[in-house]
Amino acid sequence: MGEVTNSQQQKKKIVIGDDGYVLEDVPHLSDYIPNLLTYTNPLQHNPSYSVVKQYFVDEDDTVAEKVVVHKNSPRGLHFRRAGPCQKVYFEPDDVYACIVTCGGLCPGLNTVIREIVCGLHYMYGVSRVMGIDGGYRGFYSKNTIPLTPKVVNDIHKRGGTILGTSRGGHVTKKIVDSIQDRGINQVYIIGGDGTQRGAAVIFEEIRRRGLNVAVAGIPKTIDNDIPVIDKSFGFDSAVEEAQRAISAAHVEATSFENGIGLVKLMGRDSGFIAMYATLASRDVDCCLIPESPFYLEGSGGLFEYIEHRLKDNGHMVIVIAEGAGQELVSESLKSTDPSGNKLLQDVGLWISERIKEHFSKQKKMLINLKYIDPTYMIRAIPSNASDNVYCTLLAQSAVHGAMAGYTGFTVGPVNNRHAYIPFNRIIEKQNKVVITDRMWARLLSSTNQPSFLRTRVDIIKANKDEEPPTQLSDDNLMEKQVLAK
Ligand SMILES: Nc1ncnc2c1ncn2[C@@H]1O[C@H](COP(=O)(O)OP(=O)(O)O)[C@@H](O)[C@H]1O
Ligand SMILES: O=P(O)(O)OC[C@H]1O[C@](O)(COP(=O)(O)O)[C@@H](O)[C@@H]1O
Ligand SMILES: [Mg+2]
Repeated sequence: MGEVTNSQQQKKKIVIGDDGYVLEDVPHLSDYIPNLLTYTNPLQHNPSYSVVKQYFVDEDDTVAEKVVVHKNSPRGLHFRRAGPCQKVYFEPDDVYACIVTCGGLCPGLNTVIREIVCGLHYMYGVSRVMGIDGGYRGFYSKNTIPLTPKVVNDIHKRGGTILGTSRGGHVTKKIVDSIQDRGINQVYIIGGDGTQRGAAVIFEEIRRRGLNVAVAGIPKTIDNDIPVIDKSFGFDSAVEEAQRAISAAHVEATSFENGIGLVKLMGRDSGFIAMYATLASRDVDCCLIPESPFYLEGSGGLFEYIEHRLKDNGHMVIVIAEGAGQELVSESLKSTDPSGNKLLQDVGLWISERIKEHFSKQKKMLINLKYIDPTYMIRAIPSNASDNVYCTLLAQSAVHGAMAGYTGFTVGPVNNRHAYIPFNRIIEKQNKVVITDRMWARLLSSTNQPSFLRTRVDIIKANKDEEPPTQLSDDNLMEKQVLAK
């Protein structure tokens, strides 16, 4: 096993195997604390689990980052498989765990909280668990919230987070002082990309102080903008709830002459909710996302497409992600929220005004535009059934990892298998819709909207931060599609 150091001086645990096999492992408490005692996992004596064949994960089990391979491909990058281990590094009576939720709301937060508390209690016999009130700043500025299976029993039926959340307020020293002073030895941190960045810094400080404290991140983001993992919890629920707004927009649009229903959905930098909600609905004629720049005037522009669509079909539905077209609504780009995220202008309102202005100036066509902004209503719902199951697995994987002494990790499914992923992997980039991938091509062919990309140079520019172009763009299919319009 070798340790390499990247530019940020974060230590990576890289294990090299045969035929190009690479494991990017997560830190373990024993990496920096010698002679730690180990104990038999209490699950071995749990009647529900003890009969399960191969219940414990093998120390050598890893999950491949990529499952589409060629005959001669190297075996590639792997992550440690999540799950219960034979040995644990904490006596249940010694565990004092805390849970914190940070950043924006997301369906499923309460389910994750519930399942961490119940997982610790029922699987490992841990009874001391408490909640941090109101995000990172709650570590040093608020009282804690005692959490028992009874307290959390029904919380998964409610939206939001019973612990409260916030942006900003990450003062590493004060947070780690509070962890140390209170004698906390397991920290569960639920939040998005910003939160995981904060968790990475907390872990580094804990390691620097040599504390016997496991730090586990559970990725939360309604925008689905966290890389590596298959998708984030709450995303499915959000896409489902968005259907109600799109259906309403469709009803409005079809009920008036030249009706346009316009729906704004969340997605600051990544347009996944808009893309999946559009694909699911089939009522949408145009989907605008941050990754795909668009323009309004002239040939191939949005106004021209709206005119065609209204002439052909009498109505249309447009879905726009909140981060789309921000370069057109430019004044907003300078300000940020307390976490440092850029503050957005209401692009839905802006584009509604531009469309109305255009058609009233043109005097060719009288339009009826209805703008629906369901964003906070979507974010506030409880998670749906499939997200509830997903949240349960995430919480249990996090608990198993911390009990086994792993630390400095985020848990999440990679190709459908839960894995422990080092923080650096999660925070080094954002997950975005790649508009030269097949999924965006599927969307374009389902809506028939213009791609707004005129040349190959536009395509390359729009994807400058992304993976190299796929087969689809190599074959110039995208250009053919654009030219065919
Ligand atoms: N680079 C960073 N270092 C430390 N803490 C951070 C960093 N970025 C964000 N945070 C903290 O993480 C928390 C949540 O971040 P935010 O961006 O608001 O939401 P999310 O985690 O959902 O992306 C905030 O309390 C913020 O101060
Ligand atoms: O009004 P708020 O609370 O800042 O939330 C708005 C933002 O929160 C999000 O829903 C998700 O943001 P995070 O997951 O990064 O917290 C964005 O889509 C949106 O821009
Ligand atoms: Mg974020």
